[in-house]
Amino acid sequence: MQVLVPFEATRPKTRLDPLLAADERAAFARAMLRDVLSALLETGHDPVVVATAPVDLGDDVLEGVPVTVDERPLSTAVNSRLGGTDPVGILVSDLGLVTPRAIGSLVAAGAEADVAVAPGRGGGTNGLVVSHPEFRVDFHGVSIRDHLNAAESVGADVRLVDSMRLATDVDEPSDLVEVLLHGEGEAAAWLRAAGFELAVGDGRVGIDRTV
Ligand SMILES: Nc1nc2c(ncn2[C@@H]2O[C@H](COP(=O)(O)OP(=O)(O)OP(=O)(O)O)[C@@H](O)[C@H]2O)c(=O)[nH]1
Ligand SMILES: C[C@H](OP(=O)(O)O)C(=O)O
Repeated sequence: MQVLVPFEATRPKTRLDPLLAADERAAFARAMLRDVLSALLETGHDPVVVATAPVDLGDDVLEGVPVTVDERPLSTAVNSRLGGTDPVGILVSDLGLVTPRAIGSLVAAGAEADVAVAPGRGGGTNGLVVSHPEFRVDFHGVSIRDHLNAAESVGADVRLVDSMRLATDVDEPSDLVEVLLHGEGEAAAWLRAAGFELAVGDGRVGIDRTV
């Protein structure tokens, strides 16, 4: 199955600004993208990066992953690639905890319903598998609610995917704690190499930067 991976390549992860400089945000966003693409390849699916600008994925196993540049807004770019006869997956690129097993739960749900949806924390949508020809995405804001309404409006049945790893997209500095705790890929390694570590106290675990 083709899986679209949208990627904001121009000014990624601006909500991490207090913690990461612009070049660091770009490097970290790329590390998360590489984790998502590696996990998709490991599950045997066909990722296509839909980016706002050209992206250098590196010269390893990811070298062959197609990158198509589409400067239109996120939902417009994705929707222009829906409506065909085959199921299409969509997976956001900022899943710092992603694993092949987590992706498998989304794909399995997509085999059981017209639309499978992986909610993100805070009301977002982090993954979909769309088999209904009339369903269209509507990202940003409380998109999980918008997507459930959109499915109902076209008569598509829905399967929600309950996955910590798919629900954890990295938007805010506090999300980095989850990557350090549960991440298994390049994104977690990037944070550690950049000097980030857990700050363990009486309350919830925080994050510190040693360098
Ligand atoms: N192709 C495309 N992808 C986008 C666009 N905006 C966001 N994305 C991607 O969609 C997913 C979720 O978007 P955000 O969490 O808002 O990512 P972001 O824009 O880098 O983060 P912020 O700057 O903090 O809003 C990520 O995979 C982004 O890379 C866009 O306009 N076009
Ligand atoms: C993709 C988008 O991400 P957000 O802009 O909410 O972080 C969404 O979840 O609808």
